[in-house]
Parts: sequence; structure tokens; C-alpha cells
Amino acid sequence: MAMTLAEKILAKASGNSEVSPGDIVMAKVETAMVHDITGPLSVNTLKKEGISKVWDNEKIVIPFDHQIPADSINAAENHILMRNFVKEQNIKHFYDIREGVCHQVLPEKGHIVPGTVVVGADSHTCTYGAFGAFATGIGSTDMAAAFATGELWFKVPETLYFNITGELKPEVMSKDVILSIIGMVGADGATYKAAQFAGNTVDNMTIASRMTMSNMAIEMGGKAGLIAPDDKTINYVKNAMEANNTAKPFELVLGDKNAEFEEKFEIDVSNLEPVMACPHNVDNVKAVREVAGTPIDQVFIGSCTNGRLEDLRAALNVIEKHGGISKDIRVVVTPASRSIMLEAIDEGLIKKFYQYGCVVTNPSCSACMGALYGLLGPGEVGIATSNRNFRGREGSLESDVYLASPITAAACAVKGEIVDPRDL
Ligand SMILES: CC(C)[C@H](C(=O)O)[C@@H](O)C(=O)O
Ligand code: SF4
Repeated sequence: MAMTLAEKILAKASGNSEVSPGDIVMAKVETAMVHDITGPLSVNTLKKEGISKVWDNEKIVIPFDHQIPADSINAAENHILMRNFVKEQNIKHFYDIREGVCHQVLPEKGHIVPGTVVVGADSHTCTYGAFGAFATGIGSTDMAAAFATGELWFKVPETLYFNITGELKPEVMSKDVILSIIGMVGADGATYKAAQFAGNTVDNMTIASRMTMSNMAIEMGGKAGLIAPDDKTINYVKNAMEANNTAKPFELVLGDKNAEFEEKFEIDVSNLEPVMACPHNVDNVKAVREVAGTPIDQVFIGSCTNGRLEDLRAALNVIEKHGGISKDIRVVVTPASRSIMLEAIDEGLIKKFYQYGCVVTNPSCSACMGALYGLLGPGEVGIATSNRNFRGREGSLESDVYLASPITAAACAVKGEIVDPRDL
């Protein structure tokens, strides 16, 4: 029987020659990630169950990213607990406060192996689907089971296939593509399903742009957001592995040509306009022009969705072209990782952001979830390049968050209100 990419990976990881949607399989985990917020519960669960040794100290990856440097005594305590666990279990891949957002750090450090199962105690673990891995977010207690055994059960999901074709307009980014898809299928349109993104638009995307797509699969309920690996994927993964001494052989897994999908969507993006997810739901997607003129207080450029080098370059380009940012608002810029920060410094981007009056922060989750800094107060409106905009996501329950691409966010920063980048 022909199988989809998700089915093939789960078949391989569970030692079955064939699996079908709805099957329950026990799959081997290649990489398991917890961070500073979700790690403590996994560790405490493991201890409560009396498990003294993890299944593999080289396959567990622990980055700190949500509350770094520690922003409260509670965060500091979590950090201490996790650092002790790392020492006790001799966890090989631990990234303390210096490295940045988990979903950027894991691929960069060569921990994502195409064709394997990756679990993370974080809902945006689906980001690694951009590398052809079956990657999914799980709860901290499930993670304790994975830590103990290296295996976890999965229900094989149906696949929704998005065939995306056409050339994007210059002001339109992969963020606009994924937001418009979420607007189309709804925030629960892919619940417990694997989304697969394909077509010449995706083929032509950089790895960074593909990561933005896969990152947001969970925002339509997706269990995974897969993109079949190609030469770009192989190059990225090999370079990352070599640079970080994490090299291991891997086999490429591709879906079968005649595999059956639950639904196939044909999406032509050649006329796609810049869009935004408006308060307070990620599927409340509108053309930017429909909400133009809305006053704003803050723009946040960063996160695991859009904090990569191409995002910073695109945003700065808009700001430079139009002579700077509005003096009436705040702009927070957060490179997603230390290595992106270093490249941005070398390229002169950071200096320019500062010269224009933006606040550049350390690589972290930053303002994304209203937990670290950059919170919005009551009545304030924020534009964010991140992935969630439910009530209170970025601070006060009485604040509004609009999600946009880095180009659109930068245009809004220039004007001090919502504006389509083409109308600046
Ligand atoms: C803190 C963590 C559990 C959470 C998640 O799982 O997604 C966070 O990263 C988020 O984006 O809301
Ligand atoms: S950047 Fe935001 S979405 Fe990504 S892991 Fe951090 S809090 Fe979650």
C-alpha cells in the first residue's frame, strides 16, 4: 500500500512495513527535547516514578529559552533543577541561557534527523517537519515516558496535503502563506492530522521560510507539519551536524507518489496579498489593507516563527528604505539564536536596528508569550511576527495582538499604525 510521508516515517520508527491512519504504533524516538519551562515537570515525573537513568543521554536535548536570563526566582529554581538533572544524567546536549529559542537551536546544532520521530515538550516542535521529520509536541508527563524508554505510542494521523504553487509577490512572505492557509482551514482544521506542504512555492522557499510554515501547523491543530526533504534540507542538516559534531548517517524518507490523503488542497499564491491574523484568533485572517490605519503601540520581530536572519534582513530593509521607525511606538527585535545574532552583528544589522531606536534583546522567546519581557499593557496593540494572538498572549488580557510577516511588521513600525507594506 502506498504511504504518505508521515505514515512512512511512523512505519519505519515502529518497525512496521505498513501503517494506516488510525493505527496505534509504538515508535522509537530519535530526539527528545524539553526546555526550561516544561523540563521540570518531566524531571519530577521521572523521579516520582523511581526512574534513575534516562534511556539515552545523547538523544535528549535541553535548551533554555523561555525565561532567560532568569526573570523570577521561580525561573531561577527551574534552571537550577534542570542544570542538576543535566549533570546527574550526563545529558550531552544542554544549551544554557546563551543559545536562543529551542526550535531554532535544535536544527542549527544538528539534532534534527530527517525521516525520524522527534518529540518536544513544546507545541511548536512541529517546526522540525520542515526537515522531513515527524516532529510533534507532547506533554511533560508523556515526555517522562519517552525519557525512560525512548519510545512513545502514536495514532497514525491522516494527512492533509497542501499543494502550493506560484511565485510570491516581493512583499509577501511564507508567513503570509501559512496565515492564509490557517484562515482557510480554521484553527482546528487539521486537528490530530499531519499537514504536508508541497508544490513549487515550497520547493523554492529557503529552509528558514519553510520552518515558518511548519512552525504554524499546530495553529490549525496539526500533529505535524511536514515538508519532504530535498537537496536544501540535506545540505542544511549535514552542515549543521558537521559543525556541531553531531553527525550521524540518515536515510531520506519520502512519501509514495500515489499515497492517499484525507484531503488535497490546491493553492495558487501568485496573487496573495500581505495578510494578518487579527485579534483574538489565529484564524481571524484578513488582508492588511482591511485593518490599515489601526493605531499600534509595539512591534515585535522575533520568535521561533520569524526570528531568523532572512526575517531580520527583510524587516531592516523596509525600515531603512523608509528612513526609520515611528517615534511613537516601541520596536523589539529578537534574533532567534546566538548564531543568528552573531551573523546579524557581522552584517551590521544589529547596529542599524539600534541606530533606528529598536530594542534588540538576547536570543530567547522574548515578547512572544508575554512571559519574559516586552509585555503589552491594557488597551495596547501589538504587531508580532510570532504565532499566537489569543487574548492575553503578549501581556494584558485587554491588549490586542496582530500576527504578521516581518515585512508587514516593519512597515507598521515605520508608520506607527497598521499599514500594508505596499502602501508605505
Ligand atoms: C511554554 C510552552 C509549553 C509553550 C508551548 O508549548 O507552545 C510555549 O512555547 C508557547 O509558545 O506557548
Ligand atoms: S518563541 Fe514563542 S512560540 Fe516559539 S517556543 Fe518560544 S514562546 Fe513558544
